[in-house]
This record gives sequence, structure tokens and C-alpha cells, in this order.
Amino acid sequence: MTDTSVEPGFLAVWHTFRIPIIASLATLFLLGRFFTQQKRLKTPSSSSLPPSPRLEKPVSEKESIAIPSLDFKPTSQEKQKPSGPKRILGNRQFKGIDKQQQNDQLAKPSFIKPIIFFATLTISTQKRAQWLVEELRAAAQAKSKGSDKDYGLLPPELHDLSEVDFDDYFVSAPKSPPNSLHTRYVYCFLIPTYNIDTIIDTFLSHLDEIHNDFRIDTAPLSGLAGYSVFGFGDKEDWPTEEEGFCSQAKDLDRWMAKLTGKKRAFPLGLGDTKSDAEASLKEWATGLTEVLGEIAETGGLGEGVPGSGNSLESDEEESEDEEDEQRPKKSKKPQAVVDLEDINFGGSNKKARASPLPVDFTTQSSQSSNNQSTLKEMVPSTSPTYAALTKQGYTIVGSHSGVKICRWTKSALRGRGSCYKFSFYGIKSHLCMETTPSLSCSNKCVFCWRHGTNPVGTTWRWKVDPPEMIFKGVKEGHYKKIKMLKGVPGVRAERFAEAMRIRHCALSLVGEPIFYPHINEFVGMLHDEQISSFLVCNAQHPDQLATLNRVTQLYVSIDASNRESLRKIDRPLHRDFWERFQRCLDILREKRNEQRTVFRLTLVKGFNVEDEVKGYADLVEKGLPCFVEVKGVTYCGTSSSAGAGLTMKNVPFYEEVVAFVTSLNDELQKRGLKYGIGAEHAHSCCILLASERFNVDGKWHTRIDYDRFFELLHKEKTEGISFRPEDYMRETEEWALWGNGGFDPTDQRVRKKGKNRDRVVTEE
Ligand SMILES: Cc1cc2nc3c(=O)[nH]c(=O)nc-3n(C[C@H](O)[C@H](O)[C@H](O)COP(=O)(O)O)c2cc1C
Ligand code: SF4
Repeated sequence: MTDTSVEPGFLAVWHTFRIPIIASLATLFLLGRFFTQQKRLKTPSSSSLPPSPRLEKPVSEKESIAIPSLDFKPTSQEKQKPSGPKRILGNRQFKGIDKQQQNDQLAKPSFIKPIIFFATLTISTQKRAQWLVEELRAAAQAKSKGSDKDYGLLPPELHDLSEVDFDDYFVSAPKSPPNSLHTRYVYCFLIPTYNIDTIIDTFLSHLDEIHNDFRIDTAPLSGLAGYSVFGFGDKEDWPTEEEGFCSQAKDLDRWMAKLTGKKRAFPLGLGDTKSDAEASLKEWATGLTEVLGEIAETGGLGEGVPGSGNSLESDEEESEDEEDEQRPKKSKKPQAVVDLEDINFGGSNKKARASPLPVDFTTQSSQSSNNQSTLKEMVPSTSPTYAALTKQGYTIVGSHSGVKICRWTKSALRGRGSCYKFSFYGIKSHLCMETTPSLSCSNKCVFCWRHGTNPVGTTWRWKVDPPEMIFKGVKEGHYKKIKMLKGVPGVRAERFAEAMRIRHCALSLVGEPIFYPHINEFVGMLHDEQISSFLVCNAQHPDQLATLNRVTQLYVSIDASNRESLRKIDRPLHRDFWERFQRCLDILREKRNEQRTVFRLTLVKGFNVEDEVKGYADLVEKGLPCFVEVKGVTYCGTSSSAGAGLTMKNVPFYEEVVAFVTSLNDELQKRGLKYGIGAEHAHSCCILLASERFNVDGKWHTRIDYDRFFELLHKEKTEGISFRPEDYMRETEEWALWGNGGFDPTDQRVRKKGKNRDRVVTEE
């Protein structure tokens, strides 16, 4: 009875609820599978990548040689590792740090012994190698004179690659002799290039084999203190690197980077045997000797990219195609805008925050001189702004200045092209320092690539650092950053040497340079050292602009053609921003016969391009600048830009920039204003409109004769003779003219991969 009564009841329940029950069970089942799958994906052993066949292939115990050169206790996890093939190891690696860091942590002052290897067929390289031996021997002698230090440079050894057994030197790094445990080795190579079969091919194949031998660590030479290569070739028959000039030296440099774990001590040097070989070798040897001394003293290669540490550079660097390099990881989280008004500098600052010192920076110097000690620092080293800016690669100098290496400097050091300022004005990027004496700005532009971390404010109410201190600090910071790039693949020795003398300064980094009360003194110091000055201001500080002394080229940013658009795009802090902007244009007009004046337009699709051509033409008519630089915006993906609704869609394509410039040019012609399209740099989406004042006999002269500028400046200072922008102009290079693209043919173009390749972005 019970059974029969239960069964129909159960069936009835089943029929009523079977669909939800089945659905629930199916959901539970799918959820279960999903979680198991996720867990498996997170387990490294189940990576979808096939394991390296080199690591999988077993070898007998006899075949294996293990030379862990560091005393290192294995972790319990390592002890349990299945016995696989043992490998020849240059160094044991600590967890969480790369080899370079590991070596540097262990680095102590040492005795450095250079080992010079050369190859030759027609003897010229052998002779040059013998010369190098003498140079290094002399350096070793000079350094050891009267010194009883426990580090130093030892006399070099010389080896002909055709006579050495490669296994003796290139399977593992030589060990220190038992009587001098602090001795370490640096390999120096001098090799010619031959497109016929020579010992060099055998040698390079040997390096290839070592690198790819599964029994040997991929970087078995990481025990070396460093290496450097110099190549000889013939430019008459192999005029460019693409055509094979010094190609084997380049290959050797790459192999050694791999085998040593990127321990390039000094950049690759190249010399044309029929012209500059001796001079280039000399320059390279000087740099190398200096570095050898540094390694001996510090025991390491210093900071920089692997090979010389990590270099932090402009944000846009990430968009560049880099094939052989480790890039420092950057925080993906966009930083929030840090407004100085919002920062409490500790202590009871409430009153100050509620009513900031109402000191307009234009009147600042007189007021601040009385109470410097009570004023706060703009960017104290303990502040979040300081942390954020240094994380982005800025070197903060004093309490309100900064310096940073731009991506073009690195590109130029590698022979991959300079920024548009080379095409337009002749500035080689590796000779250019990018800096600002004021990290604070009075705008919060939507496209600012500074990650919104720069301080903002309308008034200068901070402690003021003296210009001498800033000048010294920014130069030191710049040179230090350049030195950090010496191990970057592709950096050329001759460019590296040139970069150790700053020739140009772009005062345009972050913030507003004319915000700094001693900007005139600072610019004077640049000029005294024959460093040209390009100063960019945001057209918000007319009084300061009016009293600004002569600079080599003076810019104002023109980010919109009308009040509403400017408010939206620049988000100015001043309520009378439009009036300030207009006054700045008037001042620029007055200055146009004394110095080169430039309008810089940054096009942001959807913000300041559409229907604004006439508005921009009005502004040009008002300010009559010598030049109008037009460039497509750089997308930086920060919170401030995202918050303003900026996406990749707002970045114009080059054709769109071209269309805009053409219409603006037409509009200027219609109004009888004498302008024309002077030059272009398609690579960074940038075009230059120039006043006909810079067109001589039908030829554009947008470049600058820097030597002439300094001559004239000197005359002005000493004899009171003023000069005009036309007095220091130079003819524009053919390849930079409108229609020719603007890429220096002597540099090697590297195209960016990926879908946004046409939206190659630019600096600043
Ligand atoms: C047959 C031959 C092939 C060469 N191939 C190249 C080459 O591909 N690329 C290059 O830059 N130089 C090339 N050169 C130039 C040599 O690298 C250059 O003359 C070098 O200084 C020779 O050094 P050595 O006298 O030590 O052998 C070649 C020279 C010869 C004779
Ligand atoms: S001008 Fe600007 S982008 Fe060009 S090299 Fe100098 S700092 Fe870099």
C-alpha cells in the first residue's frame, strides 16, 4: 500500500518538477567542469605550450657537466626535481630576480682582465687588435700606478680566433685563477665581415650550437663580467647595414648577448676600413676602457637594461616593436590625477588647504624670498606624486624639476630614426635632453601622456630651487639615463659617445616650464653651454611669456580654436583661460621678429578637428607664428583621458592629419596669409606649415643653424646687436620636404606590428 501510494506521488512530483531538476543538475555539472578547467589552466604543468624538446631529451649522467659557479643551497622543491639532463650553467639563478640583478647583487670590486679575440684574413684587423692590446695595457698600467687597491684593470690577453679551441672559451666562462679569486673577464672582439666562407662563419655557428645545445644553459657565459664587439667592413661595396656592412659583427654581438645573458658592457662599434675605422676604433676603445674601469671598481655593469640594468622610458616606448629586449613591467593601472591642492603634506595643513597661499607665480619671487623656509616642496620625495613620477621613469631633481629620456633618444642611439624635430629643425634625438623646471601645470589636458600624475595648480606657492642646482641635476640625470642604455641591443658606439654631450634641450616634458620663477636664468645656462632651447608653454601665463628672454624656438600649444573646445580639451584651472590664451597669442605675434615662434596643434578627432579649420586660421592670423606644427594626438590610455571619453578612435590617421593641414593651408591662402606646407614626418603623424619668410628662392629653410644661433646670441650679449629668426635658418633636407615622408634615409626604419600600425604615435 505504502509503495503504491508513494510511487504515483513521486511520479507526480517528478513530472511536475523534472525540467527545473534536470536544468539544475546540468548547471551544476557545467559549473563543476568549468571550475576544474580553470584550475587546470592555472597549473603551469598543464600549459598549452609544448615543453621544450631540449629539456625533454634525456642524457646519460656521464654526458652532464654541472658548474654552478655560485654557492647556492637548493630549495626543497628543487631537491625533489626529477633527475633530468644536467646542464652546463653559467650561474645559478635566485628566485624572482634576473641574472643581471643576481650578478650585480654579488658584484664586488674585482680585477678585470680583458681578453681580446680577433679574426683576420688580410691582416688589418690583427694590426688593430695589437693596437688595442697596447691601449689597454697602458690603461692598466696607468690605473695601477701607486695603487694598492684590491681591484683594478689587468693587462689584456690577445687571441686569434683561428687558433683557439672554441670549447676553451665559449662553453663556459673562464674561472678566476686560484691565487686571484677576484679576477673576472671581459671578452672584447674585433672582427671583420666576409661574405665568403671564413673562420668567422665557423665561429658563429659554434656560438649558435652552444646556445642551442640542450645540455648547456642558454647563457653559459653569464659568468663573464661583460663583453663588447667592434666590427670592420667596407662601405664602398657594402654601403649600408641592410646590404651587409659589418653584418658578422652584428651577428656576433647578438650571439654574445644571448650567451652572456645580455652582458653587453659597451655598445657595438662599427668602422669602415676605407674611411673612419681608426677614428671609430679609438672612440670605442676610449669608452670601453672607461667601462672596464667602472666594472673593476663596482664589480657590475651598473643600472640599465639587462646588459646594464633596466631603463624606464617614455610611455610610448611600449608601442614600439622591440624584438630582442626585455621591457620593464609597468603598472597597468592608470594613476589617478594627483592634484597638489589635494595632497596633505603632513602636519596640520588644513588651514593651508582650505585657503592656499594666494601667491600668483608672477609675483612669487619677491614674496617667497622672505619665507622660503616655511614654504612646502612641490614634489616632496615622500609624496605619492614623487613615487608615481619616478615609477614612470622621471628623475626628479630638487623639489620641482624633472628629466626623462624620450623614446626617440633611444631610437636614435640605435640608428632607427630621430623624432620629427630632426626632419623639421635638424635636432638629432640622441643629442636632446627633455626636461622641465616645473612639474606643476595649470591645465589637465585630456591627452596628457603623463598619466595624470603631475601636480597641478594655478599659482606657484612652493619652495623655489636655485637654477644652478636644477641645471646640474638635470644634466646628471640625463647622462645617467643615457649610460643606462649602453647595453641596449643595437645601440651604436659612435652615437653613444655623441650622446654624452647634450646639444639641445626640449623644455616640454611635464608641467609648465615658465611656471618656474627663474626660467630666464635657467635658459641662460643652457645657452652658455651651447645647448639650444625649445620651450613649449600652454598659453596660460601671458605675464611670464612676455618677460621670457630669447629661446631658440618658442612654442605655444594651441589645443583648440574656440573657448568651449579649449575648455573641454585642456580642462584649464584658470577661470579666465580664454582671455589668457588670447593675450599669449598677442605676445607671440610681438615676438615673431625676434625669435622663431611656433603654434603646436594636437589633433584629437571628435574634439578639436571637425569644423575648426576656420577657427584655427583666425588664430594663425592673430598670432602670425613662424611655424604651425600639426600632429595627431598620442593615445595614452590613462584614467584622465578615459574619463574625458578619449579612446583610440580619437587618434587621427595620417591621411586625416594630411586632409586637415591641406584645408588649413587653403584657408590661409584664401586670406592672403603667406604660408605653405614645409615638411613632414609621416612616421609620427606630424606636418609643418611654415611662413614664407622661411622660403628662400623656392626652397624651404625650416632647419636651424645652431652654430650661427650661438654666434648671434653672443654678439647680442656683447655688442647689443639683435637678430631675427631668418638669420639662423638652414635649408630643409630633401627627404623631409612635403611629399617625401620625412624619414632620414641613413637610419633604419622599424615598422610597428599590429592593427594600429598606421597610428604610430609621437613624443611629448
Ligand atoms: C672577399 C671579401 C668579402 C667581404 N665582404 C664584406 C661584407 O660582406 N661586408 C662588409 O662590410 N665588408 C666586407 N669585406 C670587407 C672586409 O671586411 C674589410 O676589408 C676588413 O677590413 C678586412 O679585414 P682583415 O684585413 O682583417 O681581413 C669583404 C672583403 C673581402 C675581400
Ligand atoms: S625633441 Fe622631444 S621627442 Fe625629440 S628627441 Fe627631444 S625630447 Fe625627444
